[in-house]
Amino acid sequence: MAILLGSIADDYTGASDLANTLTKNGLRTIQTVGIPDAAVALPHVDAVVVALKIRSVPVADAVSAAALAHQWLHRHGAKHVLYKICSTFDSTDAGNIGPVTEALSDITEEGIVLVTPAFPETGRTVYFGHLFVNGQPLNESPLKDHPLNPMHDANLVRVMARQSQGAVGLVDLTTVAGGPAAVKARLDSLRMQGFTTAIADATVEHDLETLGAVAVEMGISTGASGLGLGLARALVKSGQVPLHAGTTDGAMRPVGGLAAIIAGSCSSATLEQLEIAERSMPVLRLDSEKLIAASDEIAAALSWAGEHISSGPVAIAASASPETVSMLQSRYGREASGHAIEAATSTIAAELVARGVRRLVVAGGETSGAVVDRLAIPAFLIGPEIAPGVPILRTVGSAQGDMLMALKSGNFGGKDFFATALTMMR
Ligand SMILES: Nc1ncnc2c1ncn2[C@@H]1O[C@H](COP(=O)(O)OP(=O)(O)OP(=O)(O)O)[C@@H](O)[C@H]1O
Ligand SMILES: O=C(O)[C@@H](O)C(=O)CO
Repeated sequence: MAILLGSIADDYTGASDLANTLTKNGLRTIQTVGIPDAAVALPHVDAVVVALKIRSVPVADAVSAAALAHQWLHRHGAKHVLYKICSTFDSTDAGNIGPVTEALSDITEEGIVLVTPAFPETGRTVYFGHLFVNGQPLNESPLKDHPLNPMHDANLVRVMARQSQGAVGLVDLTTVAGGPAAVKARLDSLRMQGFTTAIADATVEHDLETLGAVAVEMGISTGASGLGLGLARALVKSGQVPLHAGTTDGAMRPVGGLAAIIAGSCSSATLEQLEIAERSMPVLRLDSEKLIAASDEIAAALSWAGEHISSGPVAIAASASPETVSMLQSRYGREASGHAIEAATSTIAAELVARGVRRLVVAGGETSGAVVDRLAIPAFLIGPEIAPGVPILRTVGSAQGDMLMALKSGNFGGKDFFATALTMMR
């Protein structure tokens, strides 16, 4: 299998977001969970998105996992590799966006790497290096309360500099408006001055087409789905790959079985979506303190699901308000409480699948990672889009047989996301 474009995604929902964008923009794409096992038969594709779980792990682990994924992608023909990060730049001052970008740059001897999380379709824009989320500066948006990576600085040049060894420059919007030649000249000038990464402004898709046209000529780039759009369109425009319309063949064949939602995201979008879901389906709110204390909360949730699921989809949520989350974190620690809840939600998901669930929606990046790992799913075909950034996925090579899934990034999807997703998965 020779591919043109590779991506290393720092979480699983982000990977499906990017795979959706690449598919929509003409590339046949598959999402693998980690480096694919040679035994798993993958279809012929133009792009492979390797989903890793390296957003909130120690820097050294993130760097070595990304380097191995890069090696695999390069060996399979990828001329360009996009390191897919979150469109809200989720990370801490200790990493991992800076260190992974620098490590990949060293491997490809890039000199300078273009970085932008802009994704205008979901309201993420970058202006003078500052990230806005639906018009609010990042540090005033709901991301300031993120359970794992609270974001307190909208100036990405500063954020990236705190995570990087090298100097971080800016490609501002006026330069981007000047087209690919102006961006290339700016990158050359920054490189000569010793900068090793550059945050690029982008507020509309045309800016990302410009950035994609420049990035595709380089070995690596760092960004969110917006940059993926730019790269895909550049590849199609250059004639390197014919435009493939639509989703992967066979991705939507019915799978039958029961349907469920598991939510571990505490984003304001997910909290609102759960409230709306409560009007049309049974929703169980887990007691997070009991989950952490390892009492019988999991067994109680499964028994509740058993009572309702044969009549229609059910939702089970650990999601809680920022106040509840911070209370729990101050008592048990940020990472410990997050991991304990991920372990519990993924156990519940696996038990539901063992009881016949074949259509499963998961809300939250870390939560999705825990669930997909628990189910040991090797790869996904990309189906139609439910909402910007969230496609329907069809499992490939999973022991449970084929399932339809959706992995929703915390902040994505409209108010009625859950009902829409389940209707499309029928
Ligand atoms: N009630 C709770 N109290 C404390 N932490 C919780 C609670 N419920 C869920 N969590 C944890 O909060 C974290 C939510 O992160 P997750 O990545 O799943 O969602 P998200 O951040 O909204 O999504 P994304 O990363 O896609 O934006 C997980 O580690 C989850 O286990
Ligand atoms: O880029 C985004 O916002 C998402 O794909 C994501 O990575 C959230 O986890």
